[in-house]
Amino acid sequence: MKLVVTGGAGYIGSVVTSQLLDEGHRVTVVDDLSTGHRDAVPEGAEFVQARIHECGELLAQSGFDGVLHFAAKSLVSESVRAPELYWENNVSGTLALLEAVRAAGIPRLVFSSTAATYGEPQVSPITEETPAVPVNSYGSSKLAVDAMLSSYSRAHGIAATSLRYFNVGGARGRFGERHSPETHLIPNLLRVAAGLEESAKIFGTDYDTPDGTALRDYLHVTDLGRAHLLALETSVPGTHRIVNLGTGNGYTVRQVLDTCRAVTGQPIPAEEHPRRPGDPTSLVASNQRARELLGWEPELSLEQIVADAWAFMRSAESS
Ligand SMILES: NC(=O)c1ccc[n+]([C@@H]2O[C@H](COP(=O)([O-])OP(=O)(O)OC[C@H]3O[C@@H](n4cnc5c(N)ncnc54)[C@H](O)[C@@H]3O)[C@@H](O)[C@H]2O)c1
Ligand SMILES: O=c1ccn([C@@H]2O[C@H](COP(=O)(O)OP(=O)(O)O[C@H]3O[C@H](CO)[C@H](O)[C@H](O)[C@H]3O)[C@@H](O)[C@H]2O)c(=O)[nH]1
Repeated sequence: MKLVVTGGAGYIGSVVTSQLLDEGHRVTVVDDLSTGHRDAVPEGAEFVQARIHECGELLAQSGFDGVLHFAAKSLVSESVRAPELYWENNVSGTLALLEAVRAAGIPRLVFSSTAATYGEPQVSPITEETPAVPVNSYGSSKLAVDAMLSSYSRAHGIAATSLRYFNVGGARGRFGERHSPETHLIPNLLRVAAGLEESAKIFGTDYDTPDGTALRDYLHVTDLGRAHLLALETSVPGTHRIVNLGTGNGYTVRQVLDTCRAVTGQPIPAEEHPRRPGDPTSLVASNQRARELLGWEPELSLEQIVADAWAFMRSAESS
């Protein structure tokens, strides 16, 4: 297929672009490099530096078969401080993109939604029927796009899939996570293992979990990428599907810390801090719908996620 990948200079978009190219697809990356890196765009992909707000002409010209839409702002705390950035970038930007998709007659689209749409759910595991009640503007902006996709698919026949990712980690060779600032747990723990920081921070030790720290469902980025390929292949015109992507297994922050210590062989000193505002106690996915609709199942363990993220960090440091 001939595909557009928005956000393909970012973490997940660059990994999935590399997988798409390996599968023989042709890829055009659209990215404004606001948080991405030009050198993260895989060789073999065409690169267009542009905002998603302004790619109507590009989409109209080239006879694309589908769009994978990763481009977004995704820092929860920033979205609380400056919600206007999230409505302008994630919502207005996606509306402009969808208009371009519709005008160009592009038949399918896969969107990066998030577990943050569920807010602080009282149930575990979380299914797609669990009420979506976001507790920050990042989650609200993603839920707004999910609603947009439902109405666009119904009215204009687009085959749309919202993939609700839980916690994504790991790397694929030279494609991995390079955020600044980095807020995610695994890369932050590995920065301490690599000697880039003195000690790690554990945010919250009084949660109602077996060891008091927050519970999350960690998914390898290449398992996530495979789900995107399957979502493209199985998509249905005029239908919008919402699908959780997680392993169904929850790990506490302390369990992740222990795994990072074991994989790296480093002590990784850690300090206990108060809870980070807005962090739910537990986010664990039911992936039954992904199995049924996409024929997908996760294959890689937390150990493999950490090992691949560690190998990526070591090679990025030495280059
Ligand atoms: N990393 C996770 O654990 C996680 C979890 C759930 C959902 N997601 C979603 O997955 C997607 C990718 O996340 P990531 O961690 O790779 O983020 P990232 O910041 O590494 O990548 C996002 C990319 O989009 C680009 N971008 C942002 N706004 C743009 C715009 N208006 N026009 C063009 N390009 C723009 C950035 O430059 C960047 O390259 C995001 O939509 C995010 O909300 C990520
Ligand atoms: O240095 C750190 C970083 C994180 N944490 C804790 O580790 C857990 C996981 O935190 P992450 O930042 O790695 O992931 P989140 O669950 O906060 O974020 C995930 O869900 C968010 C919405 O809830 C967004 O979708 C985001 O992109 C996605 O990675 C949280 O309890 C957090 O407080 C620490 O203890 N120390």
